[in-house]
Amino acid sequence: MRGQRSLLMHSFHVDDSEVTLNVCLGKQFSGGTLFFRGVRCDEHVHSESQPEEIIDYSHVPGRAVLHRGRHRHGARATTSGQRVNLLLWCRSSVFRELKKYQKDFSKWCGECQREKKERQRLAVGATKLELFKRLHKPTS
Ligand SMILES: O=C(O)CCC(=O)C(=O)O
Ligand SMILES: [Fe+2]
Repeated sequence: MRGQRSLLMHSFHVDDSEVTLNVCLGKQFSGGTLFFRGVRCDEHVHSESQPEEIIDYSHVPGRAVLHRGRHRHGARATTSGQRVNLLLWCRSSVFRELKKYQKDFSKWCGECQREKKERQRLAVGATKLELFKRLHKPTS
């Protein structure tokens, strides 16, 4: 049971928080690396990570990491010693109420941003092609 719980604790997830503070209290340990794989909205929570979103961080006793709750993350298994962390999941009821009316997540979701850029790239390509065709249209 303990094994199952710790497996769940460390698996890849987003937090039910706006921001999370993860403080490494120690003690002596190896392993337990935190890994981050991009910020995602509900719709894109299972989408692939882009290379620039791949961040691994070896936590240091006495230091804290502050990250968005929607930043997908996990912690690798502790391979030796004892790893003790203090987690604060900070929620904002005002933000959650406003989020219900928000349709555009593209500003903070990495996948929404990627899709938006791709749409823009295709639109620019189509416009260039159209201009090219017009310029090179045989005159009759
Ligand atoms: O073990 C850790 O440092 C991360 C734990 C975590 O992300 C969580 O409990 O939400
Ligand atoms: Fe977490």
